[in-house]
Amino acid sequence: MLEELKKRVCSANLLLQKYGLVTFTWGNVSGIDRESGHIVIKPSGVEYETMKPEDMVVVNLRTGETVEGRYKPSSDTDTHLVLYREFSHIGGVVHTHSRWATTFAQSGQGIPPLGTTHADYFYGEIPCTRKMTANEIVGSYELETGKVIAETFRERSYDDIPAVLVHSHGPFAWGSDPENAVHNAVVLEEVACMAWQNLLRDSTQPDMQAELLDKHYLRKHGEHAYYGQSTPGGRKC
Ligand SMILES: O=C(CO)[C@@H](O)[C@@H](O)COP(=O)(O)O
Repeated sequence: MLEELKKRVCSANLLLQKYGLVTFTWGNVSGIDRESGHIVIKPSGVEYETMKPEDMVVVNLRTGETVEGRYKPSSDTDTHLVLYREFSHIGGVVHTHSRWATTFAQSGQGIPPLGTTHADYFYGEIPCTRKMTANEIVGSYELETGKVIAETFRERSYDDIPAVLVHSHGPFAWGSDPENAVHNAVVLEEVACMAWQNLLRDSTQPDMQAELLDKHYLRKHGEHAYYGQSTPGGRKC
């Protein structure tokens, strides 16, 4: 089932290697077929070099049960599932341990908007989640990770900022489909690398001008609601 989506998800996982976002198997991409209520995700621990579309695993969005696949689904499947349930119109999710974004995640700080590269994709700071409680960690860590990401976006638009840093863990990114999610994950890693160098040189460096952030983001994405708080350019909605 979902053979076409399996091909796209497999290709998207291989792009993680192509763009240098993963070491060993430290990353996973999924896609969703909302009509059937299933996601397709990378198998856990399978080497990218040997990965094939038929290795992808089909999981029921509502129950989390594997409905097709000879391998176990990614160990992060529960996090992907929560994001698809909470963010109703995303079509793809990526998780990696890409070096610079993970450096920010381990420091517990978000990635500030410092330039137009950032502004072309993310309408403001890419947030870092709060630390999870001991109970959340000891429980179903992956499920709780999804919940704490959703909590982090209660007052932000997941459309306008399609990525997050999970405290002490690493980045998740999403998009309209698996390919778009990988694109956002690649840009996330680029802006994380540049921002870390900027902040190393000057930890007090201010954010980029709101006008420039507005101009670049809105030119590319049009008017997006920015839920619940003033936008970087001061728009209320
Ligand atoms: O973060 C972790 C493990 O700590 C996982 O995301 C990473 O190893 C990838 O695991 P999977 O091969 O997708 O199960």
